[in-house]
Amino acid sequence: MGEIAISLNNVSKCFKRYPRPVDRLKEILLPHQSSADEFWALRDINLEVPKGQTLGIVGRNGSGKSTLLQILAGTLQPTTGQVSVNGRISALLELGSGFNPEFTGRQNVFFNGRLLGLSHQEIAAKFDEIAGFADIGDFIDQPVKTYSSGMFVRLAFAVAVNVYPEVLIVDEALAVGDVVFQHRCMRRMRALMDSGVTTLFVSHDSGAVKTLCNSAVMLHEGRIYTTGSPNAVIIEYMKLVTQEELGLLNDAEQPTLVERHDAFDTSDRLKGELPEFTRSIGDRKGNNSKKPHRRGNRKALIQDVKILNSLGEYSRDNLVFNFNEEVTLVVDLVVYEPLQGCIVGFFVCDKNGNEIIGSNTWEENLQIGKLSPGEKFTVQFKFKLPLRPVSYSVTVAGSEDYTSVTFDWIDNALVFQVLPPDTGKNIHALVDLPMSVEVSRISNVSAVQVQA
Ligand SMILES: Nc1ncnc2c1ncn2[C@@H]1O[C@H](COP(=O)(O)OP(=O)(O)OP(=O)(O)O)[C@@H](O)[C@H]1O
Repeated sequence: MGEIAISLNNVSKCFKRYPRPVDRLKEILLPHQSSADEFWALRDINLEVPKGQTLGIVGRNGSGKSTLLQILAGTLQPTTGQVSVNGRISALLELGSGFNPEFTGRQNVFFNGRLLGLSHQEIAAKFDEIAGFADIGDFIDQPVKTYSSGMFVRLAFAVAVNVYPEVLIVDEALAVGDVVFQHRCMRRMRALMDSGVTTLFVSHDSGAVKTLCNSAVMLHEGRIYTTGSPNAVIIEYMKLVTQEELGLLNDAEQPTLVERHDAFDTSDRLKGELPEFTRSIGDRKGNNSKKPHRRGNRKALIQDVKILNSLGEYSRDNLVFNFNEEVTLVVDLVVYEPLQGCIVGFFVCDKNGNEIIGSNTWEENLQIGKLSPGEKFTVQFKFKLPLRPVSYSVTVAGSEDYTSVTFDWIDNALVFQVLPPDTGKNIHALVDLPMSVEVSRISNVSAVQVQA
């Protein structure tokens, strides 16, 4: 492992919670009669982020993400443990934190830049770039208290990413602002990451975590729940979210759900972990060793998933397709509880978990309708694979409708490989769509020379 930029050693943070605001005052006057409760927002966090890496932090509301970032940014002190950050930190935490509402945008840029350790000349040299990035027009010379929340975040982000940070800490800020600005932020963050800035990125947007981060950590109730590749961590996160929604995490506290299920189904289907999805997902070279992950409320289950080639053949041990081959994804399902409706869908994902192709029966205007226990049905999706020649995984899922919990969701149900095009064309992007190209030569060399 290379040089470590951020290291946390047994970091814990305890907040005091007072029943009433006046109790906080009472404690100051009568320190021995405190009525505060202790609340541990973080417990024993051990983490090392190598220089130049981007770490994504995910977790449910209240899991301790912001507390962790504030400790790293130095705006909160840990109760116990050691924090070490190697390099100049630029933190984009709460909206406009670090801004003085009475100052203009311009004054705040200088104020913030100085706080971040830049000289007046360095900020002046960067000012036009910052103002251009924020793109808030004449508002740059208005007090920031008159700004909309979108303007606030534009300026805050512009400062944070343009002050040569060595460590960048970003909390959800990209969620604010218009689409154009979000794209600009993403591009800038990528450029910073490419230039070797160590980044910590908190987000509820699993796509952004998968796209931007080298690794991820999931916090749960103040502790590290899991760490690993962004995709693996997001899968665990989604699994936990679903389990919590179903109340399966703590059956003892959810007797009605368990009793209700046991009342009409005694099979193993509803007990403990979902059954392993046993479809082979390995190719002969053993490249496809990704384990399937499964979650859902089990009202219906996916029984089998296959991909047929353009000839309608299925080879479970050799899922290799030609570039742009038309394939058929076949999903077999069985219903266990009455369903008022049913949507079945899929994603084809790259190795980072980015969704490249995907659709579902609803979006394709196919109404499955009501289903009864015991019914079995098959959904087939036919589509082409104009994809870069690498390996892909398939996620399949079904739910009663868009708002309900999925009844079954299987990540990595299958893994397949796409071959390079026969034509020898290099595929430079993720997808290669049909296109036509035209070149119009406006003038020839001699005409240009004559004009010159
Ligand atoms: N100053 C404080 N005093 C008391 N409790 C606090 C304080 N700050 C945070 N907490 C509590 O610590 C826990 C973790 O909060 P934190 O804001 O770090 O969570 P989070 O994961 O960032 O949540 P979210 O996704 O909602 O932003 C929460 O239960 C929160 O109520």
